[in-house]
Amino acid sequence: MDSFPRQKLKATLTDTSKIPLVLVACGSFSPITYLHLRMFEMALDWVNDHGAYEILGGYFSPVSDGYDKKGLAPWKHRVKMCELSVMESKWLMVDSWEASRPTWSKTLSVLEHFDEHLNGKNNEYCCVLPDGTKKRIKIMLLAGGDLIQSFAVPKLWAESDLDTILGVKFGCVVIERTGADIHDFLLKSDALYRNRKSVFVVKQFIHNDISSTKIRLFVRRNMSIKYLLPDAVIDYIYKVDLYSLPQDKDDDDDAHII
Ligand SMILES: Nc1ncnc2c1ncn2[C@@H]1O[C@H](COP(=O)(O)OP(=O)(O)OP(=O)(O)O)[C@@H](O)[C@H]1O
Ligand SMILES: O=C(O)c1ccc[n+]([C@@H]2O[C@H](COP(=O)([O-])O)[C@@H](O)[C@H]2O)c1
Repeated sequence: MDSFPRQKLKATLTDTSKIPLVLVACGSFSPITYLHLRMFEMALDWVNDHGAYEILGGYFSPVSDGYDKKGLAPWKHRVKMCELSVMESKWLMVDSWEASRPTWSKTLSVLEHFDEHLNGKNNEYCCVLPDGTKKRIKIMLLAGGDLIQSFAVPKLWAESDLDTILGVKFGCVVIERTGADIHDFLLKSDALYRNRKSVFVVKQFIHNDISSTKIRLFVRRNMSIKYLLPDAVIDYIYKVDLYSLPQDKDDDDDAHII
Protein backbone atom coordinates (compact mmCIF):
# COMPACT_ATOMS: atom_id res chain seq x y z
CA MET A 1 0.00 0.00 0.00
CA ASP A 2 1.40 3.40 -1.02
CA SER A 3 1.53 5.59 2.09
CA PHE A 4 2.95 8.56 0.23
CA PRO A 5 0.97 11.66 1.34
CA ARG A 6 -1.08 13.08 -1.52
CA GLN A 7 -4.11 14.45 0.34
CA LYS A 8 -3.35 18.11 -0.45
CA LEU A 9 -1.59 17.57 -3.76
CA LYS A 10 -3.35 19.45 -6.56
CA ALA A 11 -4.32 16.87 -9.18
CA THR A 12 -3.98 19.12 -12.21
CA LEU A 13 -2.91 22.56 -13.36
CA THR A 14 -5.16 25.62 -13.34
CA ASP A 15 -3.04 27.08 -16.15
CA THR A 16 -2.07 24.23 -18.46
CA SER A 17 0.73 26.25 -20.06
CA LYS A 18 2.72 26.11 -16.81
CA ILE A 19 5.13 23.51 -15.42
CA PRO A 20 3.71 21.61 -12.41
CA LEU A 21 6.00 22.08 -9.43
CA VAL A 22 6.43 20.41 -6.05
CA LEU A 23 8.78 21.85 -3.42
CA VAL A 24 10.60 19.62 -0.92
CA ALA A 25 12.30 20.99 2.21
CA CYS A 26 14.87 18.70 3.83
CA GLY A 27 16.26 19.39 7.29
CA SER A 28 16.22 18.51 10.96
CA PHE A 29 13.08 20.43 11.97
CA SER A 30 13.97 19.90 15.62
CA PRO A 31 11.63 21.63 16.15
CA ILE A 32 9.90 23.10 13.09
CA THR A 33 9.43 26.89 13.46
CA TYR A 34 7.51 29.67 11.73
CA LEU A 35 10.66 30.37 9.68
CA HIS A 36 10.44 26.89 8.11
CA LEU A 37 6.75 27.42 7.31
CA ARG A 38 7.43 30.90 5.94
CA MET A 39 10.10 29.48 3.62
CA PHE A 40 7.32 27.77 1.65
CA GLU A 41 5.12 30.86 1.55
CA MET A 42 8.05 33.01 0.36
CA ALA A 43 8.75 30.41 -2.32
CA LEU A 44 5.08 30.44 -3.35
CA ASP A 45 5.21 34.20 -3.90
CA TRP A 46 8.37 33.76 -5.94
CA VAL A 47 6.77 31.00 -8.06
CA ASN A 48 3.69 33.10 -8.75
CA ASP A 49 5.87 36.03 -9.74
CA HIS A 50 8.26 33.97 -11.87
CA GLY A 51 5.45 32.80 -14.13
CA ALA A 52 6.75 29.50 -15.55
CA TYR A 53 5.60 27.18 -12.75
CA GLU A 54 2.43 26.31 -10.86
CA ILE A 55 2.72 24.76 -7.41
CA LEU A 56 0.88 21.50 -6.83
CA GLY A 57 2.09 20.99 -3.25
CA GLY A 58 4.94 21.26 -0.78
CA TYR A 59 6.54 18.70 1.50
CA PHE A 60 8.62 18.69 4.65
CA SER A 61 10.99 15.73 4.75
CA PRO A 62 12.57 15.56 8.21
CA VAL A 63 15.94 13.85 8.33
CA SER A 64 16.44 10.38 9.88
CA ASP A 65 17.73 9.94 13.43
CA GLY A 66 20.76 8.40 11.70
CA TYR A 67 21.84 11.94 10.74
CA ASP A 68 22.97 12.21 14.35
CA LYS A 69 23.02 16.01 14.58
CA LYS A 70 23.03 17.69 17.94
CA GLY A 71 19.60 18.46 19.35
CA LEU A 72 17.83 16.00 17.05
CA ALA A 73 14.63 14.82 18.80
CA PRO A 74 13.48 11.29 17.87
CA TRP A 75 12.02 11.23 14.36
CA LYS A 76 8.45 10.37 15.38
CA HIS A 77 8.29 13.57 17.44
CA ARG A 78 9.82 15.69 14.66
CA VAL A 79 7.37 14.28 12.13
CA LYS A 80 4.45 14.85 14.51
CA MET A 81 5.50 18.47 15.10
CA CYS A 82 5.69 19.05 11.33
CA GLU A 83 2.25 17.44 10.90
CA LEU A 84 0.74 19.65 13.60
CA SER A 85 2.24 22.70 11.85
CA VAL A 86 0.77 22.00 8.43
CA MET A 87 -2.72 21.17 9.64
CA GLU A 88 -4.03 24.61 8.66
CA SER A 89 -2.17 24.74 5.35
CA LYS A 90 -3.98 23.98 2.10
CA TRP A 91 -0.84 22.81 0.30
CA LEU A 92 1.85 21.71 2.76
CA MET A 93 2.34 18.04 3.70
CA VAL A 94 4.86 15.94 5.61
CA ASP A 95 6.51 12.84 4.20
CA SER A 96 7.97 10.58 6.89
CA TRP A 97 9.77 8.18 4.51
CA GLU A 98 13.21 9.75 5.05
CA ALA A 99 12.70 10.27 8.81
CA SER A 100 11.55 6.71 9.45
CA ARG A 101 14.61 5.11 7.87
CA PRO A 102 17.14 3.87 10.41
CA THR A 103 20.05 5.30 8.46
CA TRP A 104 20.64 8.72 6.96
CA SER A 105 19.64 9.19 3.30
CA LYS A 106 21.42 11.52 0.95
CA THR A 107 19.30 14.41 -0.27
CA LEU A 108 19.55 13.16 -3.84
CA SER A 109 17.93 9.83 -2.79
CA VAL A 110 15.19 11.78 -1.04
CA LEU A 111 14.45 13.80 -4.20
CA GLU A 112 14.50 10.58 -6.24
CA HIS A 113 12.01 9.05 -3.80
CA PHE A 114 9.72 12.04 -4.44
CA ASP A 115 10.20 11.72 -8.18
CA GLU A 116 9.26 8.05 -8.05
CA HIS A 117 6.07 8.76 -6.10
CA LEU A 118 5.03 11.89 -7.95
CA ASN A 119 5.91 10.93 -11.50
CA GLY A 120 6.24 7.15 -11.33
CA LYS A 121 9.04 5.02 -12.74
CA ASN A 122 7.35 5.12 -16.15
CA ASN A 123 5.49 8.42 -15.88
CA GLU A 124 2.42 6.51 -14.65
CA TYR A 125 1.49 9.21 -12.14
CA CYS A 126 2.65 12.62 -13.43
CA CYS A 127 0.16 15.44 -13.70
CA VAL A 128 -2.82 14.72 -15.96
CA LEU A 129 -4.21 17.74 -17.78
CA PRO A 130 -7.95 18.12 -18.55
CA ASP A 131 -7.33 16.98 -22.16
CA GLY A 132 -5.71 13.76 -20.90
CA THR A 133 -2.11 14.66 -21.70
CA LYS A 134 0.49 14.11 -18.98
CA LYS A 135 3.12 16.53 -17.75
CA ARG A 136 6.04 15.48 -15.58
CA ILE A 137 6.07 17.19 -12.21
CA LYS A 138 9.16 19.27 -11.54
CA ILE A 139 10.54 18.60 -8.07
CA MET A 140 12.75 21.26 -6.52
CA LEU A 141 14.66 21.36 -3.28
CA LEU A 142 13.61 24.25 -1.05
CA ALA A 143 16.61 25.28 1.00
CA GLY A 144 17.84 28.08 3.21
CA GLY A 145 21.06 29.96 2.61
CA ASP A 146 22.90 28.03 5.33
CA LEU A 147 22.17 24.70 3.69
CA ILE A 148 23.46 26.06 0.39
CA GLN A 149 26.61 27.27 2.11
CA SER A 150 27.19 23.74 3.40
CA PHE A 151 27.80 22.75 -0.27
CA ALA A 152 31.24 24.30 0.15
CA VAL A 153 32.18 22.14 3.15
CA PRO A 154 34.86 19.77 1.81
CA LYS A 155 33.65 16.17 1.29
CA LEU A 156 30.19 16.85 2.74
CA TRP A 157 28.24 16.66 -0.52
CA ALA A 158 29.24 14.63 -3.58
CA GLU A 159 29.89 16.96 -6.50
CA SER A 160 27.88 14.67 -8.84
CA ASP A 161 24.91 14.74 -6.42
CA LEU A 162 25.04 18.54 -6.37
CA ASP A 163 24.97 18.66 -10.16
CA THR A 164 21.82 16.51 -10.21
CA ILE A 165 20.14 18.30 -7.29
CA LEU A 166 20.90 21.77 -8.64
CA GLY A 167 20.77 20.93 -12.33
CA VAL A 168 18.02 20.42 -14.90
CA LYS A 169 16.61 17.23 -13.37
CA PHE A 170 15.64 18.87 -10.06
CA GLY A 171 16.69 22.44 -9.23
CA CYS A 172 16.67 24.50 -6.10
CA VAL A 173 14.79 27.43 -4.61
CA VAL A 174 17.02 29.16 -2.07
CA ILE A 175 15.63 31.38 0.65
CA GLU A 176 18.29 33.91 1.50
CA ARG A 177 19.43 33.91 5.11
CA THR A 178 19.42 37.20 6.95
CA GLY A 179 22.90 38.70 6.79
CA ALA A 180 24.30 36.20 4.24
CA ASP A 181 25.16 37.29 0.70
CA ILE A 182 23.83 34.35 -1.28
CA HIS A 183 24.57 35.95 -4.66
CA ASP A 184 28.21 36.30 -3.71
CA PHE A 185 28.25 32.65 -2.63
CA LEU A 186 26.52 31.60 -5.85
CA LEU A 187 29.37 33.17 -7.78
CA LYS A 188 32.06 31.53 -5.66
CA SER A 189 30.68 27.97 -5.61
CA ASP A 190 31.52 26.00 -8.77
CA ALA A 191 28.49 23.69 -8.43
CA LEU A 192 26.08 26.56 -7.87
CA TYR A 193 27.59 28.64 -10.68
CA ARG A 194 27.52 25.71 -13.14
CA ASN A 195 23.85 25.16 -12.37
CA ARG A 196 22.86 28.80 -11.90
CA LYS A 197 20.00 28.55 -14.46
CA SER A 198 18.10 26.17 -12.16
CA VAL A 199 19.00 27.75 -8.81
CA PHE A 200 16.60 30.50 -7.81
CA VAL A 201 17.29 32.88 -4.96
CA VAL A 202 14.32 34.30 -3.07
CA LYS A 203 14.74 37.48 -1.08
CA GLN A 204 13.32 37.68 2.45
CA PHE A 205 11.41 40.97 2.51
CA ILE A 206 10.62 40.52 6.18
CA HIS A 207 13.73 39.20 7.82
CA ASN A 208 13.17 36.18 9.99
CA ASP A 209 15.98 34.37 11.74
CA ILE A 210 14.13 32.04 14.11
CA SER A 211 16.43 29.14 14.80
CA SER A 212 15.63 25.67 16.12
CA THR A 213 18.84 25.77 18.16
CA LYS A 214 17.62 28.85 20.02
CA ILE A 215 14.16 27.34 20.56
CA ARG A 216 15.77 24.28 22.18
CA LEU A 217 17.87 26.53 24.37
CA PHE A 218 14.88 28.67 25.40
CA VAL A 219 12.99 25.51 26.44
CA ARG A 220 15.93 24.41 28.55
CA ARG A 221 16.12 27.84 30.16
CA ASN A 222 12.35 27.90 30.86
CA MET A 223 12.01 30.93 28.57
CA SER A 224 8.92 31.64 26.47
CA ILE A 225 8.81 30.28 22.91
CA LYS A 226 5.36 31.63 22.13
CA TYR A 227 4.90 33.27 18.69
CA LEU A 228 8.09 31.61 17.39
CA LEU A 229 6.36 28.37 16.39
CA PRO A 230 2.74 27.15 16.21
CA ASP A 231 0.92 26.77 19.54
CA ALA A 232 0.13 23.13 18.77
CA VAL A 233 3.88 22.43 18.49
CA ILE A 234 4.61 24.30 21.72
CA ASP A 235 1.96 22.23 23.53
CA TYR A 236 3.45 19.05 22.07
CA ILE A 237 7.00 19.98 23.16
CA TYR A 238 5.83 20.39 26.77
CA LYS A 239 3.49 17.39 26.67
CA VAL A 240 6.17 14.92 25.67
CA ASP A 241 8.95 16.87 27.39
CA LEU A 242 11.30 17.58 24.52
CA TYR A 243 14.48 19.63 24.76
CA SER A 244 14.44 20.09 28.53
CA LEU A 245 17.77 18.33 28.98
CA PRO A 246 21.05 19.14 27.20
CA GLN A 247 21.40 16.50 24.47
CA ASP A 248 25.13 16.63 24.51
CA LYS A 249 28.04 18.91 25.18
CA ASP A 250 27.61 20.84 21.93
CA ASP A 251 24.09 21.84 22.90
CA ASP A 252 25.46 23.28 26.12
CA ASP A 253 27.93 25.27 24.07
CA ASP A 254 24.98 26.96 22.36
CA ALA A 255 24.29 28.78 25.60
CA HIS A 256 26.59 31.58 24.43
CA ILE A 257 24.21 32.59 21.63
CA ILE A 258 21.82 34.54 23.86
N1 LIG B 1 17.40 31.80 9.20
C1 LIG B 1 17.18 31.03 8.15
N2 LIG B 1 16.99 31.61 6.94
C2 LIG B 1 16.73 30.85 5.85
N3 LIG B 1 16.64 29.49 5.89
C3 LIG B 1 16.83 28.88 7.05
C4 LIG B 1 17.11 29.58 8.24
N4 LIG B 1 17.21 28.68 9.27
C5 LIG B 1 17.02 27.47 8.73
N5 LIG B 1 16.80 27.56 7.41
C6 LIG B 1 16.56 26.46 6.48
O1 LIG B 1 15.57 25.59 6.99
C7 LIG B 1 15.81 24.27 6.51
C8 LIG B 1 15.76 23.31 7.68
O2 LIG B 1 16.89 23.54 8.49
P1 LIG B 1 17.04 23.13 9.98
O3 LIG B 1 15.98 22.21 10.41
O4 LIG B 1 18.45 22.71 10.15
O5 LIG B 1 16.74 24.55 10.72
P2 LIG B 1 17.65 25.31 11.74
O6 LIG B 1 16.72 26.27 12.40
O7 LIG B 1 18.86 25.89 11.05
O8 LIG B 1 18.09 24.15 12.75
P3 LIG B 1 19.29 24.07 13.83
O9 LIG B 1 19.21 25.36 14.59
O10 LIG B 1 18.93 22.86 14.62
O11 LIG B 1 20.57 23.94 13.05
C9 LIG B 1 17.17 24.30 5.80
O12 LIG B 1 16.95 24.41 4.41
C10 LIG B 1 17.78 25.57 6.33
O13 LIG B 1 18.68 26.12 5.38
O1 LIG C 1 23.07 14.55 0.42
C1 LIG C 1 24.08 14.95 1.01
O2 LIG C 1 25.23 14.63 0.65
C2 LIG C 1 23.92 15.83 2.23
C3 LIG C 1 25.02 16.30 2.95
C4 LIG C 1 24.80 17.10 4.06
C5 LIG C 1 23.51 17.43 4.46
N1 LIG C 1 22.45 16.96 3.72
C6 LIG C 1 21.06 17.30 4.12
O3 LIG C 1 20.95 18.67 4.36
C7 LIG C 1 20.03 18.89 5.43
C8 LIG C 1 20.80 19.66 6.47
O4 LIG C 1 20.00 19.87 7.57
P1 LIG C 1 20.59 20.68 8.79
O5 LIG C 1 19.57 20.48 9.86
O6 LIG C 1 21.92 20.06 9.11
O7 LIG C 1 20.69 22.10 8.32
C9 LIG C 1 19.56 17.50 5.89
O8 LIG C 1 18.35 17.22 5.27
C10 LIG C 1 20.65 16.58 5.38
O9 LIG C 1 20.21 15.27 5.07
C11 LIG C 1 22.64 16.20 2.66
